[in-house]
Amino acid sequence: MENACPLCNREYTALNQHLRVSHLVKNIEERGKLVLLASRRLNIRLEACPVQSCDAQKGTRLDRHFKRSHTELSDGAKTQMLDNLKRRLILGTLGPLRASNPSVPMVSTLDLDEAAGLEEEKEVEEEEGEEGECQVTKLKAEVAKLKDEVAKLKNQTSAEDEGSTDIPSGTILCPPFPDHILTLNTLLEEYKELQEGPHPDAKLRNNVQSKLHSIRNVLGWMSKGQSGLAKLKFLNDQKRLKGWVGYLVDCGMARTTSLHYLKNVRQFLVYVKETPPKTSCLGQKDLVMGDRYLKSVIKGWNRHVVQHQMSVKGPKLEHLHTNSSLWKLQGYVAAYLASLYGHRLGLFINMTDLEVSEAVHGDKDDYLLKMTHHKTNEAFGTAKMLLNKEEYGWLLKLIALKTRVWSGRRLHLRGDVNFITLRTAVATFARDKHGEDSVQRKSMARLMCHDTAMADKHYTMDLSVEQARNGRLLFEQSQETTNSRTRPQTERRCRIMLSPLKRHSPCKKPQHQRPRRTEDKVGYIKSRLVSGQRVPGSDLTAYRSYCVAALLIRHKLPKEAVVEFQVHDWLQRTTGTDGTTIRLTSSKAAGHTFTLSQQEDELLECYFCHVRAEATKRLTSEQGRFFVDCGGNPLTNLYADLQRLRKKYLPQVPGAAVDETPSSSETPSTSTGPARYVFRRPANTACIPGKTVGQVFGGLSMSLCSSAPPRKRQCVGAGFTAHRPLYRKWRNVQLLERTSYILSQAMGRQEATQPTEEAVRRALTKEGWVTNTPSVQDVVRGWVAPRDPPTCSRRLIRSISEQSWRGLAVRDFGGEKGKGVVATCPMDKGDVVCDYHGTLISQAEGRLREDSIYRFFFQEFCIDALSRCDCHPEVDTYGRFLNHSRKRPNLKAKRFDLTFPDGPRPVLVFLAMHNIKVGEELLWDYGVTKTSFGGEGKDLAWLDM
Ligand SMILES: C[S@@+](CC[C@H](N)C(=O)[O-])C[C@H]1O[C@@H](n2cnc3c(N)ncnc32)[C@H](O)[C@@H]1O
Repeated sequence: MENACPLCNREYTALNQHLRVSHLVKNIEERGKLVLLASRRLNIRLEACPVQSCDAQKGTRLDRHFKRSHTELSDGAKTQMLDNLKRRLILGTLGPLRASNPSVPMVSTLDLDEAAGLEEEKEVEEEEGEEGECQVTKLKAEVAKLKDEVAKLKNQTSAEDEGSTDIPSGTILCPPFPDHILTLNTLLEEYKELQEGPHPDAKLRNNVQSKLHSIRNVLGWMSKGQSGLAKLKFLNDQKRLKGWVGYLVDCGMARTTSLHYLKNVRQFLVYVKETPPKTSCLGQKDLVMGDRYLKSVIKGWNRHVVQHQMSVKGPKLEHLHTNSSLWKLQGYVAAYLASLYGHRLGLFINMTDLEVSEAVHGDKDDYLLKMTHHKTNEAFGTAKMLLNKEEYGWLLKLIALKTRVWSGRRLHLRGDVNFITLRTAVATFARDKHGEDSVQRKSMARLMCHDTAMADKHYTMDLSVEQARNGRLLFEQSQETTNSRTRPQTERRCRIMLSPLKRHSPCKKPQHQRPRRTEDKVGYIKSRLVSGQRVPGSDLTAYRSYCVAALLIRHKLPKEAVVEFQVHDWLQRTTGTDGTTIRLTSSKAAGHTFTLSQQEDELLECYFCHVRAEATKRLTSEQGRFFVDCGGNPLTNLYADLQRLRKKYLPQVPGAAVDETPSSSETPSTSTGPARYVFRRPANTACIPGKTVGQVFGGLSMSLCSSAPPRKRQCVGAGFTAHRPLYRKWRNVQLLERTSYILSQAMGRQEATQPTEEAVRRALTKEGWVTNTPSVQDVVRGWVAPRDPPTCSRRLIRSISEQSWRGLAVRDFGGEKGKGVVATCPMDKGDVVCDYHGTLISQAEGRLREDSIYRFFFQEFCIDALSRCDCHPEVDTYGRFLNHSRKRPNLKAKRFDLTFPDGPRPVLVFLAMHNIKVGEELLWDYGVTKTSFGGEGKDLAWLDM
């Protein structure tokens, strides 16, 4: 053994340290000799030949002499003899050292032991007489070999004492754990404490010992021949780690045990990574590769282990039905049957074995079960269920197992699904499929006893097998097109419970290898949105991108048409038998018509009510466009949107890609959406979690107004991976900064008055910016009148002046009602919705304009909105389109006296009376009744509605 400790025979790279720490050899000279003894690096060239019969004298280059002269000896024997010679010589120097009585006492007694050994040998020699020298040498070699083996065995025993008991036979031992390294010992001790927790029982202690054993093994393996072990750098050696995994395989260790080893080691590596000791020089990234490697090996081996378990446990499981598995089986069978017929829980509780065994066997190999004991109808007759052969078989098997293991009647359904939900689900599916008042629906309600008023009739009817079969058919039809998962899942579970082997089906691909389709992902996002759960921003964007892609690719709309798609067009869609038809009306997209399937309609409706509504909640510049970005601005760059979608959802066929131009090759294969993509985790895009762009810029310490955009190197340094996105963000922020800076320069000290265009232009020229410069108009528009007098509301004034009301769209209801206004984003009670905009005239003047139905009288004033106002000649203001409701108004008008730049004037503002949902029509009470309207007695019915 190379570098094996001469005292304990274990191998150490830092032997000197080991001798000092473990064997307390404090005498430096002694330690030096022991290290020399281990390394055998002693010059023996000039020594006499150790072969007794040889007459070669000292000084004859022993090495050459040995090579040339002693051909009778094998190479092994020669090495052994030279080793022994070295050993004898070194031990010979220990005697004089001991005799000198050193101030630091000696610890080792090797020289004394050796002397005693020689005595014994002499005696043996004397006894044996004249046996040949070679024989003696051979025996010596044998003795040394045996000693080595004993040391090895000792090593093994001590390791076993410390650690696991499950080392498989035939295991090749790992190099010993370097227990002289204090850091490693402390680390393991800490890890042990953590694993054991505050109150470890004997079993846990045993388990932890087992874990530590595998960790010690791997540490021994990894640290072999390395120096500076306290720095833990040796843990970063991937090659060795792989070697260790290979070693586990080579030494014939069972896969399950090896897997156990790997998991323990991986857990430990994660622990070291997260809480490295002080002396550690490992970086955070250093262990990642090793961890990944182990993870992949574990994943690969898991499959084998499952197969192994299948082969071993599968046959056993067939007969091994525990109490809990029976509870579950009964639960699943009952849930399955309930999802078929929607019967009440009580029916399943009271169902008896006799009823099952007495089921009527139909001519189509089905079985009609008649249940007598249930809540409502004991007096009237039995409830029915028609089961096919397999389903009936489950019940029989359940009875057979039940009698063996367990007897009881209660069911075991866990989680959210209960009988009420199942029953409701069945009833709802039936209603959706067959229609509210259809004959089928009523017949099903009878069968499932959904309406107790019908129950009496139903039970007295005493259905035949044929009638029950027809009934069941209706149930199954009602569930065909639904996306309910309840029944198939319970059905699957019933099968799984009855055939344990299927539970570990090896052909099933692991989760990470199964492709996730975009449809699944989008469906998932949709379900979360509809149920009001939180959805991350990136998912909202992906959802929008998917909708855009649906129109671009599936409906082959040109880009401009999608960009110009208006909320108004969406609200005006018509629904027919072949789907929902949308006609685009905006100038660039006029003439485009497309028809959406029901699913697509739902997809876009969900986008409109949730994604768009959320985005437009904050900003007001949506311009009535249907597709807006997450900031509420009209979506213009569809290419970027598709790029984003492409990034997130790779094409399923390698090499294929989504192009912004629709092409026939990208036509989707299903009718549910656009081309199929596989979901992929987004790459590290240009954003730093938890940091705003401003914070990042702060990190780059730049003066935004005057500085150039950050260079790519700086972006990367700040944590961004891509250059362009940061560049764009940077420029947007800079533009805002510049706008407000120029505004402040142009206004000077007169904050109360709007700066003139001339002043803004001067300030801009002074700065001399070449690119990313705000326009004069933008700067002027950025000015907001200060709050003086205090009744002024800056925002309100701005909204009225610019008519920039958010979340509103005009919809044509047709007929007498004509146009109206609907909410396109949710509004809260008290929100300002819009103003009644028009020409402010006096009450008297208003009365003269009798031909106008757009007059709003309040106090001494009247606002006439018959024609477009002078201040907004190009805008159809919302207020004038608001319709009337006396019974269900959701807006109320309120007068405000505001000070506009051109002077004070009263305005009428509509406030939300309660929370308003997306798509709801906005109505206010005109304050007139059927008889009072206009005093003309027109008898208008809608006035009282
Ligand atoms: C201020 S305008 C409202 C906008 C109008 N719907 C349009 O298309 O221009 C008032 C007129 O709308 C119609 N209107 C308002 N509320 C209505 C309602 N609930 N049902 C039917 N028509 C209504 C009446 O013709 C009324 O004279």
